[in-house]
Amino acid sequence: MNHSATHHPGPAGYAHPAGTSAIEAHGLGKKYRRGWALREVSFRLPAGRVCGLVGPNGAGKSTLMSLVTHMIQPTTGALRVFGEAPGSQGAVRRTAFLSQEKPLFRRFTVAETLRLGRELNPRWDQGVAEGIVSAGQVPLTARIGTLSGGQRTRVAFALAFGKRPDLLILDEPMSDLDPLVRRELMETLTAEAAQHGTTVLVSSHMLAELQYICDYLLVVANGGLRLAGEVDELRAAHALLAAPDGGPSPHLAPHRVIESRGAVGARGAVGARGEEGRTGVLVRLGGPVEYGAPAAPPTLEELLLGYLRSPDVPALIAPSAQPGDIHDILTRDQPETVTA
Ligand SMILES: Nc1ncnc2c1ncn2[C@@H]1O[C@H](COP(=O)(O)OP(=O)(O)OP(=O)(O)O)[C@@H](O)[C@H]1O
Repeated sequence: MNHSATHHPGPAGYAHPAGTSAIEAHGLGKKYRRGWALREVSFRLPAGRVCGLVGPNGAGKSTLMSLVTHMIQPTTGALRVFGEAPGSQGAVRRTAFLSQEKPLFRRFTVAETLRLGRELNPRWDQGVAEGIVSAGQVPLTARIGTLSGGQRTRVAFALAFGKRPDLLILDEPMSDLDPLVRRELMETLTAEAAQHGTTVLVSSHMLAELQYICDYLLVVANGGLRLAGEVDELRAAHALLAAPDGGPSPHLAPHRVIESRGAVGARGAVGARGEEGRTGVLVRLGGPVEYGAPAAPPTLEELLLGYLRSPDVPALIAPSAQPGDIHDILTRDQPETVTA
């Protein structure tokens, strides 16, 4: 997976013009009767990135995706998809959404489902859609209602990819897939995204797998954005400071402690590297640090776990994820009403 800081070019070398935003949010908020599901969220997702959307249950991930796909309207703030309002013809035409429910007509056959996709989408790619279905040996003549949950997910994937969207939004797409199918569809996703410059926003609780597909990251907690930016720039802004068991605490100044515990990471302190049995402190760097024992950049999984366990740390929005001026966003909408 390419983790270039400036582009996300795939094997075909696709690169968007510098500065193109797939999504831009400014002061975005959504209030339901029970309260705010999302509050004061501002970020930009550069075009062509595969972005993981991570957060605890109820953090606001689905709400954000529903706002981008215009299934709900924001209470506050402004949101743009490729510079256009969500729900505008341009934004809808360029976006595909695979929701958790994956609604499909149960009485349609797989072939009929794909035909419907073709009829509804001018950019439809039958080869891609059929390839995804046939790779799972799902018969084209089978009715959707007779398929297993995982097979239905595969058909829903085929519909989403066949649409050839510029922005593909996937809400926890992997939960009912077996590990091999997950891997295969993830490879399809990254290859398609790289070849066509597709921007992908994928929510998932499967942290270890996200690091194989994502080069960009949005972390939400309690309705607020905690972390946004390139995976590489976010990792480089942190360090995992390890100390031998019972040994002296690592020197923390001038850094900000994100999480301090006996075990940082999935399998113990820096366990992902097989160095178990050490205490660890995840810090946001406030000054230079020399990597090499006892400091190392965290893996994506370690970074995510640290932020998920510490939802109240101040947000870090990396430079590449900072949105443009709110006035630029709004004046694009109402050029005639601007007087000065
Ligand atoms: N239609 C709704 N009406 C009222 N409250 C809602 C509605 N949809 C979501 N919420 C609330 O908004 C908050 C955010 O929910 P959301 O579904 O966006 O979270 P999520 O991050 O997608 O969670 P999960 O990981 O569990 O899917 C939650 O407190 C939820 O109860």
